[in-house]
Amino acid sequence: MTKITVLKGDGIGPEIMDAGLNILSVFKEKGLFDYEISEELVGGAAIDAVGKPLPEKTVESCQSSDAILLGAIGGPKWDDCKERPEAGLLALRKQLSLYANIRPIQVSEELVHLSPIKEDRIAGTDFVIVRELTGGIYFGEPRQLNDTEALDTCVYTKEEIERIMRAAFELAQTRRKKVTSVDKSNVLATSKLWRKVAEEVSQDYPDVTLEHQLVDSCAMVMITKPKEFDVIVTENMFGDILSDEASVLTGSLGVLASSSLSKTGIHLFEPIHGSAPDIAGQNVANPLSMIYSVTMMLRDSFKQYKLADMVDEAVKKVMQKGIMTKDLGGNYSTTDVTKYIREELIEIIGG
Ligand SMILES: NC(=O)c1ccc[n+]([C@@H]2O[C@H](COP(=O)([O-])OP(=O)(O)OC[C@H]3O[C@@H](n4cnc5c(N)ncnc54)[C@H](O)[C@@H]3O)[C@@H](O)[C@H]2O)c1
Ligand SMILES: CC(C)[C@H](C(=O)O)[C@@H](O)C(=O)O
Ligand SMILES: [Mg+2]
Repeated sequence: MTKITVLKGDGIGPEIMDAGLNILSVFKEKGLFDYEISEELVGGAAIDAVGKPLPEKTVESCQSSDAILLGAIGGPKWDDCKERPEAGLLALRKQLSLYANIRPIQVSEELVHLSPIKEDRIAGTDFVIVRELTGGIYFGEPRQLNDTEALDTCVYTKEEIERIMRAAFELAQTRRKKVTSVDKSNVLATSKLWRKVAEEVSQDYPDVTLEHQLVDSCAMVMITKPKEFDVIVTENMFGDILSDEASVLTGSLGVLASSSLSKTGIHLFEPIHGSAPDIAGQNVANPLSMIYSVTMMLRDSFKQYKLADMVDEAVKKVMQKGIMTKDLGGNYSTTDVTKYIREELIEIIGG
C-alpha cells in the first residue's frame, strides 16, 4: 500500500493540510488512487508534544514512506526555544537529502489582475525556481552567536553544485530549454565556484542555453520582465528570498507549492509559505498552496498525471467563478473554497 507521511505542523499548516487531504481523498473514494496516511509531528507541534522539533519517529515514518506532505512550521510561540521549529524542517531536509527544491511560478489567467504588477508585464509568466536545499549558509559550520559577535559560514562543494545544476538542466530540457544560474560571483567565493560548475555542467546539455545573472539584478528583472525566465537555478538562501518575491507576480504567496526532491525517491511536498500566524485559526488561509502541493506529489512521486490535471481543472473552474480566499480579494473561507473544488473534481471525474 502506498504510504504518505503527513506533517501538518503549526499555524495554518493543519488547516491547509486538511484541505489538501480532503481533495486527495476524492480519488480514494472513487477507487482511482489508494494510499494510507501516517500522521507525524514536526516543528512547534513536536516541541509541545515531545520537546524537540524533529522526533526520531517522524524521520522513521518519512523514511518508510512513498511521499511526504508538509503543511508549515513555526510561530512566535516558539521564537525563544533553544531549538526552534525551523530547525526541525532544516534537519528533515538534510536527513532525507531533499536537495532539489522545485518552485513553479505561473501567472494564471484567473489571477493575473490580482498582482500589483502591470498585467502586460506578467501575463503568461511561467518559470521554475530550482533552489538548492541542503547546503549553503543554512548548514555551514562553524556558526556562533554571542553578545558581541555572530558567525555564519557559507560552504558549497563542487558535488553539491553539480547535482543541483543537473536537476535544473534536465528540467529545462522538458521546458523552453533555458537555464538562468543566479549567483553573486562578483563578491562571493561560493558563487565563483557556482558559476564555474554551471559552465562545466552545461557542456553536457548542448540543447539548453545557459545564462548567468547576479542575484541583485535578478530580483529586479523578476518584477520588470519575468517572462524572460524559464528555469532559474540558485543556491539555498537566494532561492528562499527570490521565491517569496516571485509570489508577488502570482497574486498571493498562498498559491505557491513546491516539491523537494531526493535521489532516494522519497520526496517532500510543501507550500513555499510559512505558518502565517497572523491568520491562523481563522479559516481564511488560501488552501491552493497545499492543494497544488498534492498535485505536485501526484505527478512527481506517483506519476498520476491525469489525476493531477483533474485537480488543476477543478481549481481553475472554481477560480473562474470568483470563489477565492481573502488574500486573493475574495470572501470565501478555506473550507468553502475546498468544498467547491471537491465538488468540481467529483463532477470532472464523473463526466
Ligand atoms: N516551510 C515552512 O514551513 C515555512 C516557510 C516560511 C516561513 N515559515 C515560518 O512561518 C512563520 C511565519 O513567517 P512569516 O510570517 O514571515 O511568513 P508566512 O509565509 O507565514 O506569511 C507571510 C504572509 O503571507 C500570508 N500567507 C502565507 N500563506 C498564506 C496562505 N496560504 N493564505 C493566505 N495568506 C497566506 C500570511 O498571512 C502573511 O501575511 C515563521 O516562524 C517562519 O519561520 C515556515
Ligand atoms: C522556515 C524556513 C527555514 C524555510 C527556509 O528558509 O527554507 C522557509 O522560509 C521556506 O522557504 O521553506
Ligand atoms: Mg522561505
